[in-house]
Amino acid sequence: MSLLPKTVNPDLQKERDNASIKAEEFAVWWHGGKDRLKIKRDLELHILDDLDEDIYRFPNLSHEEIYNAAIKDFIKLAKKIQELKVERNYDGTDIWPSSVLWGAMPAGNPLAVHCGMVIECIRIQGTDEQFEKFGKACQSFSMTSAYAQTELGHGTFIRGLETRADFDHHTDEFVLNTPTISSYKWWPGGMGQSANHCIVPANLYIDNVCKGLAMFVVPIRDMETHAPLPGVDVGDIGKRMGFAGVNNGYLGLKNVRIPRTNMLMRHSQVHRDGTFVQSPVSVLTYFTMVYIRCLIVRNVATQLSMAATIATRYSAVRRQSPINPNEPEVQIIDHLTQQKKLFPEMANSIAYKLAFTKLYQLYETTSQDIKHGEFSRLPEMHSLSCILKVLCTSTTMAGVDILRLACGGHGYLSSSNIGNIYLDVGASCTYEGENTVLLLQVGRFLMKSYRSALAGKKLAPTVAYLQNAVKEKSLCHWTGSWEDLLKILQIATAHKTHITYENLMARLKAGQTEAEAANNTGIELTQAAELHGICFVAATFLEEVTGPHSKPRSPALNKVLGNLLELFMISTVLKYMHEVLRVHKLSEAEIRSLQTRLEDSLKAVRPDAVVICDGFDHHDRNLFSTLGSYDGNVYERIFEEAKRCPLNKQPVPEVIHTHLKPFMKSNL
Ligand SMILES: CCCCCCCCCCCCCCCCCC(=O)SCCNC(=O)CCNC(=O)[C@H](O)C(C)(C)COP(=O)(O)OP(=O)(O)OC[C@H]1O[C@@H](n2cnc3c(N)ncnc32)[C@H](O)[C@@H]1OP(=O)(O)O
Ligand SMILES: Cc1cc2nc3c(=O)[nH]c(=O)nc-3n(C[C@H](O)[C@H](O)[C@H](O)COP(=O)(O)OP(=O)(O)OC[C@H]3O[C@@H](n4cnc5c(N)ncnc54)[C@H](O)[C@@H]3O)c2cc1C
Repeated sequence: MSLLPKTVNPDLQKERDNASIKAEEFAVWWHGGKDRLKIKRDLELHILDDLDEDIYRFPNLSHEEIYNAAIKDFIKLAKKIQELKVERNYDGTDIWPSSVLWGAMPAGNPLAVHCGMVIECIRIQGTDEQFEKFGKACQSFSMTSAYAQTELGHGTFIRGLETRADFDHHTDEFVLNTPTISSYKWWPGGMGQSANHCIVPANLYIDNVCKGLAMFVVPIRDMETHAPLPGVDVGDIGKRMGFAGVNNGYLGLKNVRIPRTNMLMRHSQVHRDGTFVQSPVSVLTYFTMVYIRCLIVRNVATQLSMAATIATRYSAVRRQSPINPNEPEVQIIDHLTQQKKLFPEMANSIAYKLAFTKLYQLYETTSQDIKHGEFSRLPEMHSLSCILKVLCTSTTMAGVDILRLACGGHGYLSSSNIGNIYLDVGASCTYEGENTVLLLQVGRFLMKSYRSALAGKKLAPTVAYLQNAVKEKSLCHWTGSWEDLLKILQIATAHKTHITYENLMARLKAGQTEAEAANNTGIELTQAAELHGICFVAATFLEEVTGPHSKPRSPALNKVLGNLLELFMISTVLKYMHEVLRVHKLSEAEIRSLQTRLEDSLKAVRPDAVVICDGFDHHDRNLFSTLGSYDGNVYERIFEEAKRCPLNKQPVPEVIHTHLKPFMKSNL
């Protein structure tokens, strides 16, 4: 019998009753309007409400059982999406990689890469005819696929990939081979057992001359029997830290033949006579990665808001330690240090979501440009998607762990679901470009931009601030306004960029090659890149709160968003104070006033913390957390989960009779 009360925990209810805004108002803003919120909720209702709760208890299953369950869950979900005929998420992005579906696939989706990446890859890299043939087959699931780029020996250094595709003039085919153990494809999601095709990036050879990387649609399993095709060695790579149901796989290819027309040929082509037509811009092959990096930003912003919701609701329900010795124990959310764990992460998730919206607009514009043969925005797009992917994943990983710690011992329970979120976010620091490597790409872009700034050339919009900062070495007058806080971060970034540039130049002057000098300047390049990302996020948040968007919002909501912005700005400037002090000598009194503002901003957010999290509008089944449910009945849920633990099914497990008792007896 369920122990769960039908009522909401009174402490949580009190928080909702006493807040300065209604959660609904925040939810409408967060989701971009009433209509969009309705689309999201209707979807969730259709997808999540009738699910069997046992699917959330996958940690109790074996690797194989989890995979079997994940496939079955995926099919249920796919059928629902097909019935609904929805293609787009509420925010206009593709439906499949969206968080609305996460609750239906708690162990991960063995066809996530198929749905979220391959279809877009075929759209970006393939011709319209190829999309008609392969893309549509993927959309209808008559073909299942994986994106098989990474190899056992190379993930980061794509130019080092060893898989080769040789053009055979006689048969009009490509012959694919992974000639060494290190060239085996390794890691692709869904490739183990789920996919019957792969997108294989490989080096294209014509008459034994390498033409660079191209992408090939390679059938790997029989369409009828699903058995591996001749020359194909495929399987699951074994248990990962997380991603339990995602079926990451390995793939070896030995003389596997595919028709010439299976090379994705939107940007570069091989004709029947073997003529090779080069892509107008070689890095277009990397554009699918740009798309996924953008989506990762949105995903981790959502995951951070989920962890913040769990920890904040729990902190409102849990009472421990009085503040004044003779008074009752307080809700732990009233301890100031607890607020310092919770609220900055809440503000970060908002900042990252806003940054995503801007990033995605740039992505859409750049995609349109590419269609019209215009590529000038690519370097900025690449750099921005890299830095936001890195900044948001790495700080979210750290933030989710802070939120886990904020839940004390119970945060460590698998049923809190924070561990699962942490492992998912942790993977995103590595996949789609390892974070340090992407920081170095951004550092390289900053060096180029700085050189242009010195030469007085026009810079791309997102680095335009470097131009002023080249001249303006410090703030003339410090008022401590939000605008000042942003300005000081920008000047600090420009300074960091400047000294990194100088150190790079000095190394070149001393005779180091460009590559050696870049390697030896790597630490500063990554630091400058991180600061650049912070500036973009801070500028976007500031614009949302103070710009024209604030006009239609109620004063109460604007106040709440202002409190969150204040917290974000102050926390950020304090975090990077060592860089700020290099460009502006803040006095002791000015630094003290920032500390006071930090404390005040925590107190200002406090009354609305629960409703802000309610406004993130996470369905209980998406959170699936004993600590974070809407009703706040935490202890009852923890208790019920413990009772469900498979070990508790029998009073004395078999192993006690077979091993422990005899051992104990032998020691009598
Ligand atoms: C169920 C889970 C749910 C989670 C949800 C996640 C989201 C939803 C999506 C669906 C589910 C997905 C699940 C996870 C999927 C993971 C899939 C993977 O990891 S797939 C595997 C992912 N693997 C990786 O991400 C590998 C990472 N490695 C790389 O990207 C590259 O090798 C490199 C960039 C590091 C270097 O490349 P290299 O060729 O050595 O280049 P150089 O350095 O010599 O620079 C030359 C010039 O090129 C320029 N440029 C470079 N890139 C771009 C670009 N994209 N554009 C434009 N330009 C670019 C660069 O700026 C430079 O310009 P310039 O200065 O000369 O003007
Ligand atoms: C959960 C998960 C899912 C994945 N899914 C897919 C998929 O669907 N398809 C696919 O193709 N791949 C997939 N991958 C692979 C993933 O894209 C790669 O692991 C990732 O790109 C990192 O490459 P790597 O493993 O070669 O790391 P490495 O590059 O070997 O990184 C190891 C260390 O070396 C450092 N390093 C490497 N190069 C440099 C450099 N130039 N400068 C400074 N430091 C450097 C890194 O910073 C890091 O600290 C997945 C990985 C994971 C974990």
